[in-house]
Amino acid sequence: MVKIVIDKVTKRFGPFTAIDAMDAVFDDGAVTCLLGPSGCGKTTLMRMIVGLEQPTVGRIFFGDRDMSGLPPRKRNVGMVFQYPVMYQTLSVEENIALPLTQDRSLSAQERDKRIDEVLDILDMRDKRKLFIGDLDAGSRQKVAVGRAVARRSDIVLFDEPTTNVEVQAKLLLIRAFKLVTQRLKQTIVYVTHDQTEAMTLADCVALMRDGRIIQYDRPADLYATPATEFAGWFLGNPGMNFMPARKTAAGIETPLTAAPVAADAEVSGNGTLTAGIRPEHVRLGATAAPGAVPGVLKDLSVTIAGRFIANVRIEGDTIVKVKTDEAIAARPGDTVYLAADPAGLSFYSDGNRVAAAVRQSQ
Ligand SMILES: Nc1ncnc2c1ncn2[C@@H]1O[C@H](COP(=O)(O)OP(=O)(O)OP(=O)(O)O)[C@@H](O)[C@H]1O
Repeated sequence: MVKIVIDKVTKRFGPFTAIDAMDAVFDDGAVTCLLGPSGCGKTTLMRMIVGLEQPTVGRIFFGDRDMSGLPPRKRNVGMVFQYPVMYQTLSVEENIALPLTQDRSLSAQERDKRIDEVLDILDMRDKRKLFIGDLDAGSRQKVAVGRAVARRSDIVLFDEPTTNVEVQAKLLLIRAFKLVTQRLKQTIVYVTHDQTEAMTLADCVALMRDGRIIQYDRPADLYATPATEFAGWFLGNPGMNFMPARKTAAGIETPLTAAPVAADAEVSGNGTLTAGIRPEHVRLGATAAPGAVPGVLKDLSVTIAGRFIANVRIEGDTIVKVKTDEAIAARPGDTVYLAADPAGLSFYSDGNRVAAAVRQSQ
């Protein structure tokens, strides 16, 4: 197992900077998901790790080995693409065996053992003799995963491997993928712009924006304490609510709290902040309750999981999205009441998190 070290790496294409002075360490034996909007540099970073592109500035290390200038074949990195090259006229086992046959140090017995092992983990023993052309897109991607991991390279990179797989097969593929990574303990870097996939698979998520990693955290921590407004907005469906807040002598005032709240850290300056809270940390009621603020229900919709999402207009024309499991006896246009769970309230200054709320001050 080796860790991947990105050491002050910049990648320019002509005048355009795709990766901007990036420093990062992707832990050995862990699954790191590169997550971010289209064009933020995920694929470019991946291509530099595998050696298909060279950094304009900086270096990439595998453990303490400097990879500068080394071509892909000297890096021993497995890779699974969106559209993997599969040989239609070869069987599942022959496709998985291909990279293994190039390794002359492997005996035929060892080769068979490795094929057995991945077919077993991928639950594909019964498909061993089938041709690739006989498989659906999800199963073909499973074979691609098997082929990449069977080499037992220290590092395996995945570039949006589930993009072309339909939803049901995607879930099975992700489950199979999790089993593979847990069993084989390779260092995995996985590119996706699907946050559910990243949250399900990753040990750590590297959230990218404009050629930089803006937060590197465990999925639950990234979701619970986004370090930037961007992270709060990007993660979650719907993302975090934001509204103006103000620091006063009594605490921090927000339109969502009846009284000022205390912050868990010293907030410098004296003035404007932004408060952020996730839709599931706001309680919606049809009647007034202590600590709740009034608003007007704009609309209420039911989501796939049977949860409700409400849009409520509160003071200052702020629209607050609320996620709730409970039905509410109110219609659009009615007055409703919102109560914020202080534990879910964070404060941002210039887009960066500066504190969280601790309690309602009296
Ligand atoms: N060979 C190239 N020449 C010029 N510009 C490039 C090249 N490769 C990538 N770029 C630019 O670099 C930026 C980052 O691209 P990249 O493909 O790494 O983003 P991404 O995060 O993987 O996006 P997506 O999710 O859409 O695949 C984009 O603006 C892209 O147009």
